[in-house]
Amino acid sequence: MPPVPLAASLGDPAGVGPELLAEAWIRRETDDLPPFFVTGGAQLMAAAARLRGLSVPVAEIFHQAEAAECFARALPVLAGPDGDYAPGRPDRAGAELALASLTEATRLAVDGEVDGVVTGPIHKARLAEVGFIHPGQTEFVAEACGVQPGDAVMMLAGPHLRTVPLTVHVALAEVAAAISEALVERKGRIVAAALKRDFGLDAPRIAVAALNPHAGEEGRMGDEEARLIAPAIERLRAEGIAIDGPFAADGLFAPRQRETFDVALCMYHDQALIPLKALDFDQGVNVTLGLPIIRTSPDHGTAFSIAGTGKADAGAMIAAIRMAGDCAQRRFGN
Ligand SMILES: NC(=O)C1=CN([C@@H]2O[C@H](COP(=O)(O)OP(=O)(O)OC[C@H]3O[C@@H](n4cnc5c(N)ncnc54)[C@H](O)[C@@H]3O)[C@@H](O)[C@H]2O)C=CC1
Ligand SMILES: NCC(=O)COP(=O)(O)O
Repeated sequence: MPPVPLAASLGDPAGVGPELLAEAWIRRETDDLPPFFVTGGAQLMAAAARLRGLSVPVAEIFHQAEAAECFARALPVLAGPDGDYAPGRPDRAGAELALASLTEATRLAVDGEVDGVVTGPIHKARLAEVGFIHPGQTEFVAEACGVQPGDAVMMLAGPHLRTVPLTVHVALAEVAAAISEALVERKGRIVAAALKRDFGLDAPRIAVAALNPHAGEEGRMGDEEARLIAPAIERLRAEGIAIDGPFAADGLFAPRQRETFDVALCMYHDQALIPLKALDFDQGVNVTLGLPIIRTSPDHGTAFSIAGTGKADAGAMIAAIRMAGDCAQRRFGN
């Protein structure tokens, strides 16, 4: 029985997603990638590969079961909606195609037809224009799985670091009010369980970043650390989770400190994503923890300004495909 492949969504077709999927297929052997297929956009994928100067035979398939068999000789693309390739020129039709591709890839994973889904980068504002009501793909996939949005946890992972933003797509001005003991506890538990189940860490070490400068400087610069974060950490420790903090965030990502934890639980989006992208931009993966399916994505966005120029690095897309395959192997044994 061939391995059940991964479904990959196009992302915004005017962005770098399609060409990076084509590049990933070219590097399938050198980078030891599990089989994957793209949901929709066969003509568009062929055009994206051509413009990047890649010789990629595209095989249109009509059922996901055909993908594993043809992956060695051609990039399988599931028959479905298609469009013109216009890199750097996002439009409504492209956003609709991105949404259709994401919806189909997610459905296949939810129905157990594939091991997991790798989502290409979407543009949130463009997608909102065609009726996408979610803050991001994380919440979209969570809803498709019947999981509460708060129980789908975004983790960014690269060779040097893993980080989890406790609050995600919220304005900075709203972050402090969004932090609660319950939120730290809920996400701490999901992270600990997911790192065991999908990443093979028996006792994952979690470091919690403080919200305020100098971890609040004993209450002189904010009290969220003492009032909310520390009590939640205590309760998680009492459950046997290896969690510590809150640590002043400015020192937490220094090389010596990084050796002391497996994942940093951060208070807000940029606290988690800036160190990850500074260290691991070209290999950074966005993985959703706490779902019944595997979902990964490159950590970067649509990069409209370099789409179609050949400048986009495929490392993060390749890392996302590999991570999805590795997680699937641990979880399902495929
Ligand atoms: N996985 C996803 O679906 C993600 C989607 N986004 C969305 O993407 C859109 C654009 O976001 P931006 O903040 O501009 O981030 P971006 O990641 O698209 O671009 C930031 C910078 O990184 C460069 N860059 C991005 N990917 C690259 C690659 N593979 N190789 C070389 N350089 C690369 C771009 O040229 C730009 O200079 C937004 O709508 C955002 O929400 C952002 C992050 C992840
Ligand atoms: N900054 C990460 C990001 O925007 C990705 O969000 P999502 O679409 O994976 O939820």
